[in-house]
Amino acid sequence: MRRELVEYNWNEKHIVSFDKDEISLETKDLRVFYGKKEAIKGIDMQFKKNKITALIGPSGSGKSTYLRSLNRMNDTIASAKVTGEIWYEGIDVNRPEINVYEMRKEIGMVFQRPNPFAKSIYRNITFALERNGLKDKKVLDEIVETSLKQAALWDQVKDDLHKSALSLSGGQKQRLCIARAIAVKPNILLMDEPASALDPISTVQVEETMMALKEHYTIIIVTHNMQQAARASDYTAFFYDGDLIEYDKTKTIFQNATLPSTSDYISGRFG
Ligand SMILES: Nc1ncnc2c1ncn2[C@@H]1O[C@H](COP(=O)(O)OP(=O)(O)OP(=O)(O)O)[C@@H](O)[C@H]1O
Repeated sequence: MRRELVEYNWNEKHIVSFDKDEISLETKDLRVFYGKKEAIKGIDMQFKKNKITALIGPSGSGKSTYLRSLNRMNDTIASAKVTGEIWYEGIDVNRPEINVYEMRKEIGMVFQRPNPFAKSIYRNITFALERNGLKDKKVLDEIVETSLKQAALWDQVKDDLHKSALSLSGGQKQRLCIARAIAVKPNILLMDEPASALDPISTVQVEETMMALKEHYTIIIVTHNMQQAARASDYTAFFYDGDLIEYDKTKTIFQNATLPSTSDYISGRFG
Protein backbone atom coordinates (compact mmCIF):
# COMPACT_ATOMS: atom_id res chain seq x y z
CA MET A 1 0.00 0.00 0.00
CA ARG A 2 1.32 3.41 -0.92
CA ARG A 3 1.51 5.76 2.09
CA GLU A 4 0.97 9.49 1.73
CA LEU A 5 4.21 10.72 3.24
CA VAL A 6 3.73 14.33 2.23
CA GLU A 7 0.78 16.50 3.19
CA TYR A 8 0.17 19.46 0.94
CA ASN A 9 -1.60 22.64 1.87
CA TRP A 10 -4.33 22.62 -0.77
CA ASN A 11 -5.55 26.03 0.39
CA GLU A 12 -2.39 27.57 -1.00
CA LYS A 13 -2.89 28.74 -4.60
CA HIS A 14 -0.82 30.42 -7.27
CA ILE A 15 -2.90 31.68 -10.20
CA VAL A 16 -1.91 34.11 -12.96
CA SER A 17 -4.21 36.83 -14.19
CA PHE A 18 -4.11 38.93 -17.36
CA ASP A 19 -4.96 42.45 -18.52
CA LYS A 20 -8.60 42.84 -19.50
CA ASP A 21 -7.90 43.20 -23.24
CA GLU A 22 -5.75 40.03 -23.27
CA ILE A 23 -8.53 37.79 -21.93
CA SER A 24 -10.65 35.70 -24.28
CA LEU A 25 -12.61 33.77 -21.67
CA GLU A 26 -12.98 34.01 -17.91
CA THR A 27 -14.81 32.01 -15.27
CA LYS A 28 -15.86 33.41 -11.91
CA ASP A 29 -16.78 31.14 -9.02
CA LEU A 30 -17.62 28.34 -11.45
CA ARG A 31 -19.06 25.31 -9.68
CA VAL A 32 -20.31 22.06 -11.14
CA PHE A 33 -22.44 19.64 -9.16
CA TYR A 34 -23.33 16.08 -10.19
CA GLY A 35 -26.28 15.52 -7.90
CA LYS A 36 -24.88 16.40 -4.44
CA LYS A 37 -21.24 15.95 -5.40
CA GLU A 38 -19.41 19.19 -6.04
CA ALA A 39 -17.00 18.28 -8.88
CA ILE A 40 -15.80 21.84 -9.56
CA LYS A 41 -15.44 23.99 -6.46
CA GLY A 42 -15.62 27.63 -7.47
CA ILE A 43 -12.94 28.27 -10.08
CA ASP A 44 -11.80 31.79 -11.00
CA MET A 45 -9.68 31.52 -14.11
CA GLN A 46 -8.77 33.63 -17.14
CA PHE A 47 -7.63 32.39 -20.55
CA LYS A 48 -5.27 34.47 -22.63
CA LYS A 49 -6.09 35.21 -26.28
CA ASN A 50 -4.15 33.32 -28.96
CA LYS A 51 -2.46 31.06 -26.45
CA ILE A 52 -2.70 27.36 -25.74
CA THR A 53 -3.62 26.58 -22.14
CA ALA A 54 -3.24 23.00 -20.90
CA LEU A 55 -5.34 21.67 -18.00
CA ILE A 56 -3.49 18.93 -16.12
CA GLY A 57 -4.12 17.02 -12.90
CA PRO A 58 -4.86 13.52 -11.57
CA SER A 59 -7.75 11.44 -12.85
CA GLY A 60 -11.01 12.71 -11.37
CA SER A 61 -9.64 16.18 -10.54
CA GLY A 62 -12.31 17.79 -12.72
CA LYS A 63 -10.40 18.84 -15.86
CA SER A 64 -12.96 17.49 -18.34
CA THR A 65 -15.89 18.69 -16.27
CA TYR A 66 -14.45 22.20 -16.17
CA LEU A 67 -13.58 22.20 -19.90
CA ARG A 68 -17.02 20.89 -20.87
CA SER A 69 -18.75 23.56 -18.80
CA LEU A 70 -17.01 26.31 -20.81
CA ASN A 71 -19.33 25.79 -23.77
CA ARG A 72 -22.19 24.33 -21.76
CA MET A 73 -21.68 20.70 -22.77
CA ASN A 74 -22.69 19.74 -19.23
CA ASP A 75 -26.20 21.02 -20.03
CA THR A 76 -26.81 17.65 -21.66
CA ILE A 77 -26.16 15.74 -18.40
CA ALA A 78 -29.38 15.62 -16.41
CA SER A 79 -27.71 15.35 -12.99
CA ALA A 80 -25.25 18.20 -13.67
CA LYS A 81 -25.78 21.73 -12.39
CA VAL A 82 -23.38 24.55 -13.23
CA THR A 83 -23.34 27.80 -11.24
CA GLY A 84 -21.15 30.87 -11.51
CA GLU A 85 -20.15 33.02 -14.46
CA ILE A 86 -18.45 32.35 -17.80
CA TRP A 87 -17.50 35.66 -19.43
CA TYR A 88 -16.99 35.79 -23.18
CA GLU A 89 -16.97 39.05 -25.15
CA GLY A 90 -18.66 40.93 -22.32
CA ILE A 91 -21.46 38.37 -21.94
CA ASP A 92 -21.95 35.78 -19.21
CA VAL A 93 -22.65 32.75 -21.42
CA ASN A 94 -23.75 30.71 -18.41
CA ARG A 95 -27.01 32.70 -18.22
CA PRO A 96 -30.14 30.69 -19.06
CA GLU A 97 -31.11 33.17 -21.83
CA ILE A 98 -28.02 32.33 -23.90
CA ASN A 99 -28.58 30.66 -27.27
CA VAL A 100 -26.27 27.71 -26.63
CA TYR A 101 -26.25 26.62 -30.29
CA GLU A 102 -24.99 30.05 -31.41
CA MET A 103 -22.53 30.25 -28.51
CA ARG A 104 -20.96 26.94 -29.54
CA LYS A 105 -20.13 28.44 -32.94
CA GLU A 106 -17.90 30.86 -31.00
CA ILE A 107 -16.62 28.36 -28.45
CA GLY A 108 -16.13 25.07 -30.32
CA MET A 109 -15.07 21.65 -29.11
CA VAL A 110 -12.92 18.80 -30.39
CA PHE A 111 -13.48 15.51 -28.59
CA GLN A 112 -11.13 12.80 -27.38
CA ARG A 113 -12.09 10.23 -30.02
CA PRO A 114 -12.18 11.47 -33.59
CA ASN A 115 -15.88 11.42 -34.50
CA PRO A 116 -16.31 12.45 -38.13
CA PHE A 117 -19.77 12.02 -39.67
CA ALA A 118 -20.25 9.04 -42.01
CA LYS A 119 -20.14 11.47 -44.94
CA SER A 120 -17.52 12.70 -47.36
CA ILE A 121 -14.55 14.75 -46.18
CA TYR A 122 -16.11 17.77 -47.93
CA ARG A 123 -19.55 17.35 -46.34
CA ASN A 124 -18.10 16.89 -42.86
CA ILE A 125 -16.96 20.48 -43.12
CA THR A 126 -19.93 21.95 -44.98
CA PHE A 127 -22.70 20.12 -43.10
CA ALA A 128 -23.22 22.69 -40.32
CA LEU A 129 -22.76 25.60 -42.73
CA GLU A 130 -25.36 24.25 -45.14
CA ARG A 131 -27.73 23.67 -42.24
CA ASN A 132 -27.30 27.34 -41.42
CA GLY A 133 -28.42 28.21 -44.93
CA LEU A 134 -25.09 28.71 -46.68
CA LYS A 135 -25.60 27.39 -50.23
CA ASP A 136 -23.03 29.22 -52.38
CA LYS A 137 -20.76 26.47 -53.71
CA LYS A 138 -17.84 28.83 -54.25
CA VAL A 139 -17.97 30.08 -50.65
CA LEU A 140 -18.31 26.53 -49.33
CA ASP A 141 -15.34 25.40 -51.45
CA GLU A 142 -13.26 28.23 -50.03
CA ILE A 143 -14.19 27.40 -46.43
CA VAL A 144 -13.37 23.71 -47.00
CA GLU A 145 -9.96 24.62 -48.39
CA THR A 146 -9.11 27.16 -45.68
CA SER A 147 -10.27 24.91 -42.84
CA LEU A 148 -8.37 21.89 -44.15
CA LYS A 149 -5.27 24.02 -44.68
CA GLN A 150 -5.45 25.39 -41.14
CA ALA A 151 -5.86 21.85 -39.84
CA ALA A 152 -2.81 20.74 -41.89
CA LEU A 153 -4.82 18.18 -43.84
CA TRP A 154 -5.37 19.88 -47.22
CA ASP A 155 -2.33 18.49 -49.01
CA GLN A 156 -3.25 14.93 -48.05
CA VAL A 157 -6.91 15.05 -49.08
CA LYS A 158 -7.32 17.77 -51.71
CA ASP A 159 -7.73 15.21 -54.52
CA ASP A 160 -10.11 13.03 -52.49
CA LEU A 161 -12.58 15.47 -50.98
CA HIS A 162 -15.57 13.30 -51.86
CA LYS A 163 -14.10 10.17 -50.32
CA SER A 164 -15.69 8.95 -47.06
CA ALA A 165 -14.22 10.55 -43.96
CA LEU A 166 -14.31 7.12 -42.36
CA SER A 167 -11.53 5.95 -44.71
CA LEU A 168 -9.02 8.38 -43.17
CA SER A 169 -6.40 7.35 -40.61
CA GLY A 170 -7.01 8.16 -36.92
CA GLY A 171 -4.77 11.22 -36.99
CA GLN A 172 -6.33 12.44 -40.25
CA LYS A 173 -9.81 11.94 -38.81
CA GLN A 174 -8.89 14.04 -35.79
CA ARG A 175 -7.50 16.80 -38.01
CA LEU A 176 -10.72 16.63 -40.03
CA CYS A 177 -12.65 17.12 -36.77
CA ILE A 178 -10.45 20.13 -36.06
CA ALA A 179 -11.17 21.44 -39.59
CA ARG A 180 -14.91 20.88 -39.00
CA ALA A 181 -14.73 22.76 -35.69
CA ILE A 182 -12.93 25.75 -37.23
CA ALA A 183 -15.12 25.91 -40.36
CA VAL A 184 -17.75 27.84 -38.37
CA LYS A 185 -15.03 30.34 -37.37
CA PRO A 186 -15.00 30.03 -33.58
CA ASN A 187 -12.81 32.21 -31.39
CA ILE A 188 -12.07 29.53 -28.86
CA LEU A 189 -11.35 25.83 -29.35
CA LEU A 190 -11.80 23.43 -26.44
CA MET A 191 -9.99 20.13 -26.84
CA ASP A 192 -10.55 17.19 -24.51
CA GLU A 193 -7.46 14.98 -24.85
CA PRO A 194 -7.52 15.32 -28.65
CA ALA A 195 -4.51 13.05 -29.16
CA SER A 196 -5.07 10.34 -26.56
CA ALA A 197 -6.53 7.89 -29.11
CA LEU A 198 -3.71 8.50 -31.60
CA ASP A 199 -0.32 6.97 -32.32
CA PRO A 200 2.83 9.02 -31.50
CA ILE A 201 3.30 10.36 -35.05
CA SER A 202 -0.33 11.48 -35.36
CA THR A 203 -0.08 12.97 -31.85
CA VAL A 204 2.84 15.16 -32.87
CA GLN A 205 0.95 16.19 -36.03
CA VAL A 206 -2.11 17.21 -33.99
CA GLU A 207 0.17 19.15 -31.62
CA GLU A 208 1.82 20.93 -34.54
CA THR A 209 -1.63 21.74 -35.93
CA MET A 210 -2.64 23.22 -32.57
CA MET A 211 0.48 25.35 -32.41
CA ALA A 212 -0.22 26.73 -35.89
CA LEU A 213 -3.89 27.34 -35.02
CA LYS A 214 -3.18 29.59 -32.05
CA GLU A 215 -2.41 32.41 -34.46
CA HIS A 216 -6.19 32.51 -35.06
CA TYR A 217 -7.72 30.91 -31.97
CA THR A 218 -7.50 30.61 -28.22
CA ILE A 219 -7.03 26.93 -27.41
CA ILE A 220 -7.80 25.17 -24.13
CA ILE A 221 -6.75 21.53 -23.93
CA VAL A 222 -7.12 18.78 -21.35
CA THR A 223 -4.20 16.39 -21.41
CA HIS A 224 -2.88 13.50 -19.34
CA ASN A 225 0.37 13.68 -21.18
CA MET A 226 2.90 15.83 -19.36
CA GLN A 227 5.27 15.95 -22.33
CA GLN A 228 2.41 17.13 -24.49
CA ALA A 229 1.56 19.94 -22.08
CA ALA A 230 5.24 20.91 -21.88
CA ARG A 231 5.73 20.76 -25.67
CA ALA A 232 2.56 22.30 -26.95
CA SER A 233 1.12 24.75 -24.42
CA ASP A 234 1.95 28.33 -23.40
CA TYR A 235 0.18 28.17 -20.04
CA THR A 236 -0.51 25.22 -17.76
CA ALA A 237 -3.15 24.88 -15.05
CA PHE A 238 -2.85 22.21 -12.35
CA PHE A 239 -6.20 20.92 -11.06
CA TYR A 240 -6.69 18.87 -7.91
CA ASP A 241 -9.94 17.64 -6.39
CA GLY A 242 -12.16 20.05 -8.31
CA ASP A 243 -9.99 23.07 -7.64
CA LEU A 244 -7.46 25.12 -9.58
CA ILE A 245 -4.23 24.98 -7.56
CA GLU A 246 -1.51 26.51 -9.72
CA TYR A 247 -1.69 28.31 -13.06
CA ASP A 248 1.26 29.94 -14.76
CA LYS A 249 3.41 29.95 -17.88
CA THR A 250 4.13 26.36 -18.93
CA LYS A 251 7.86 26.94 -18.63
CA THR A 252 7.48 28.14 -15.05
CA ILE A 253 5.15 25.27 -14.08
CA PHE A 254 7.53 22.66 -15.47
CA GLN A 255 10.83 24.18 -14.40
CA ASN A 256 10.10 26.28 -11.38
CA ALA A 257 6.60 25.68 -9.98
CA THR A 258 5.66 27.78 -6.98
CA LEU A 259 3.89 25.05 -5.01
CA PRO A 260 5.43 21.69 -3.99
CA SER A 261 2.22 19.84 -4.94
CA THR A 262 2.54 21.04 -8.55
CA SER A 263 6.18 20.05 -8.99
CA ASP A 264 5.60 16.71 -7.23
CA TYR A 265 2.65 15.95 -9.53
CA ILE A 266 4.63 16.89 -12.63
CA SER A 267 7.58 14.76 -11.63
CA GLY A 268 5.26 11.78 -11.04
CA ARG A 269 5.60 11.64 -7.26
CA PHE A 270 1.84 11.37 -6.83
CA GLY A 271 -1.39 11.17 -8.83
N1 LIG B 1 -21.57 12.38 -15.73
C1 LIG B 1 -21.12 12.32 -14.48
N2 LIG B 1 -21.94 11.99 -13.47
C2 LIG B 1 -21.50 11.94 -12.18
N3 LIG B 1 -20.23 12.22 -11.80
C3 LIG B 1 -19.37 12.55 -12.76
C4 LIG B 1 -19.75 12.63 -14.15
N4 LIG B 1 -18.66 13.00 -14.86
C5 LIG B 1 -17.65 13.14 -13.97
N5 LIG B 1 -18.07 12.87 -12.71
C6 LIG B 1 -17.25 12.94 -11.47
O1 LIG B 1 -16.72 14.27 -11.37
C7 LIG B 1 -15.36 14.24 -10.93
C8 LIG B 1 -14.49 14.92 -11.97
O2 LIG B 1 -14.48 14.11 -13.15
P1 LIG B 1 -13.76 14.57 -14.50
O3 LIG B 1 -14.03 13.51 -15.52
O4 LIG B 1 -14.13 15.94 -14.81
O5 LIG B 1 -12.24 14.53 -14.05
P2 LIG B 1 -10.94 14.51 -14.95
O6 LIG B 1 -9.89 15.25 -14.20
O7 LIG B 1 -11.26 14.99 -16.31
O8 LIG B 1 -10.64 12.95 -14.97
P3 LIG B 1 -9.91 12.07 -16.08
O9 LIG B 1 -8.52 12.61 -16.15
O10 LIG B 1 -9.95 10.69 -15.51
O11 LIG B 1 -10.67 12.22 -17.37
C9 LIG B 1 -15.03 12.76 -10.71
O12 LIG B 1 -15.22 12.47 -9.34
C10 LIG B 1 -16.04 12.03 -11.55
O13 LIG B 1 -16.34 10.77 -11.01
